[in-house]
Order: sequence, then structure tokens, then C-alpha cells
Amino acid sequence: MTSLLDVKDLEVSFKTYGGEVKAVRGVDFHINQGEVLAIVGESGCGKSVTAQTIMGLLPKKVSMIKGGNVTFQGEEILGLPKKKMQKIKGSKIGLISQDPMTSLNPTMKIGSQIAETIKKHTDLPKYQIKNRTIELLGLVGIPNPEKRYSQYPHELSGGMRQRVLIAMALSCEPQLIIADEPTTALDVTIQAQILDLLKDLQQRLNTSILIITHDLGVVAEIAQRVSVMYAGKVIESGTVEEIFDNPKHPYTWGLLNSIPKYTNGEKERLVPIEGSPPDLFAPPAGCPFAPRCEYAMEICIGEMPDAKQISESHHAKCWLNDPRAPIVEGLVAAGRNE
Ligand SMILES: Nc1ncnc2c1ncn2[C@@H]1O[C@H](COP(=O)(O)OP(=O)(O)OP(=O)(O)O)[C@@H](O)[C@H]1O
Repeated sequence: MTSLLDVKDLEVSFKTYGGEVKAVRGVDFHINQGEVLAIVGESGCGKSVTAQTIMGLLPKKVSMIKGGNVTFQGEEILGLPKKKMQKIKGSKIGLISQDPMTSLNPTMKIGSQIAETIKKHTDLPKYQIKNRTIELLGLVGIPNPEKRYSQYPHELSGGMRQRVLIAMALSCEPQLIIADEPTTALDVTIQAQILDLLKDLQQRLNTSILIITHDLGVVAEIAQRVSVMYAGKVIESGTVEEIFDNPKHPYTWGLLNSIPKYTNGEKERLVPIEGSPPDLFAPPAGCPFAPRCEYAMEICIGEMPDAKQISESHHAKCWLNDPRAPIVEGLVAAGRNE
């Protein structure tokens, strides 16, 4: 079966005064129709740059796509001319960004903003565009959509504005939605409502979602599969169950340990991952996590391991999974602090 979106060996760098920042260093993942994939990792690991590359949104002057392929419905879309990419964006791939306030035009009524997107991508007559817009506002749970149609972004709460962005992303019934930290700017209750909405829409419309987040709580809530990124690489990928119940990379253990846990209503102290990610001007030859990894062996410093297949859907790039590595009983349990 061909995947809806297939990213292979993607490499992206930025030219800066300090030299070349190797932001994405050989990223692979795929998304099937109707599936939700989460890309998770700490700030600066290359999640957003990966999404921007797929959408053709990289700042042209300073970025360099150094290699790889991005196919959507079997067609290469990497480096597609702007016009062709614009046709795909909005009609086949919708984008929901982090900050609804900067993504919406403050001087334009929200109804007109959604209607404009529909107009760009369909031949619907004017009155039908308005009807469709009101229908979409209702679909994303905005009460009183006829009234909201004529309001400006500042008249809506943060959660409602995020719903408008989701309506915009859905306006042309895309097969894929890319959501870059869609709930980061929202408070916890609204965050849960937006995730529920995305989940519900995804199930009803069979849309695929690529969700980018640093929050494993969000992953557990919405995704079926997860790719964990570190220093521009996917270091582990698997189903949500595999990643949460049987993680095979110490970085993933660290991320899992840093999820706030609640016991008897009390929030337990988080266990942060000590140290910081490597300098992407000169990433290390070996595993980029090795300097922070309490299980690092000599080989980890010198050589990056290939992906080790744990199951058909589960892969991890860590020397501890090599048959020659010492068997460390209970490593997973230790890593997860249980
Ligand atoms: N325009 C740019 N010029 C130079 N470096 C950049 C540029 N955009 C991103 N980078 C660098 O690329 C790396 C990856 O950034 P990216 O925004 O993808 O991280 P991220 O994982 O999405 O983090 P966050 O969650 O903070 O957005 C970082 O080191 C960042 O500083």
C-alpha cells in the first residue's frame, strides 16, 4: 500500500553567520490515510523545520534542502514550484499553526477569511461559499456560527480562534492536516477540547493528521503512531502502545519520565533530562544523545547506530538494542522510573 505522505532521508540546513545549522539530518516517516502520526521531541530538534519543508514554507534565502524525498499520494512534492505547491496546500494538505492570532488577519472578519480559502480552491458560487463557511464554523463547535461569521479575530477567545484555524484547514476537505503545536498557546481545559475536536473530525472525515508536539500527553490523547526526534533525527518510532509501554531508546525514557504524573490528585515532581542537545553547527559523529545518556558505551560516541527493528512497526536507533550490547535487566523500567 502506498502511504499518503512519505518522507525519506530528508536533510535540511540553514545558512547563518555562524556557519551551517544542520537542522534536519536524514528524517524518515510515513503517514497512511486516516492515520494520526505525532512527531515529538524537545525544542530545537527539527520538528517545525520538517513540517515547513513538507509545506514548502522554508525561508528560501537561508535554507538548503540537502537531500531526501517527500511524496504525497505518490507524487514528489519536495521543491515543487510555488504555484503547484499552493494548489496542494489548502486543497489537499491543510495547516494548523501554533499561534492563531498571528495566523489570522486581524483586520478581516473570520467568515471572510475562511470564505477566501474556499474561493481559492473551489468553483462554488458565492452564496454556497457563505453557507459552507457557516457549516464549517458549526462543525468545529463554534456556537452561533451565523453571528461569528461577521466577527473579527479579537472578538473571539484563544480557543475559538484555534477552532477558526481548524475550520480554515478543513475548508477544502484535505486528506492531510499538519498541526504544528496546535494547543501550545491554550490553557489546559481548552487544549483538551481542541484535541477532542481534532480526534472527532479525524474519525468522522477520515483525514490523516501529522501533529507536532513536545508534549507526550498530547501524543497519548490523539496519535496512533509516534516518531521521536532528537537533534534532527528520528531516533525511535512505533505505535503509541510500543513507545509508551516498551520504549527502546534512553531519550524516549527521559521524555516519558518528564510527563507530569498524578498520584492521589498530587502532581509528582518531574524528572528532567539532564544536559542539553548538541550543537547543530557541528553535530557529533556518533549518537547525538550519547553525551546525555547514562547508559552510553564507547561505540555510542563514535558511531550512529542504524535503526534496529523491534517489531514490524517499532524501530529504535540505539546501540543498547544491538545483540552485542550488554543485557541490562529492567532498563526500561529503570528508565521509566517505575
Ligand atoms: N530560519 C532559521 N535560520 C537558522 N536556523 C534555524 C532557522 N529555523 C530553524 N532553525 C534552527 O533549526 C533547528 C530546528 O528548529 P525547529 O524550529 O524545527 O525546532 P522544533 O523542534 O520545532 O522546536 P520548537 O518546538 O521550539 O519549535 C534549531 O536549531 C533552530 O535554531
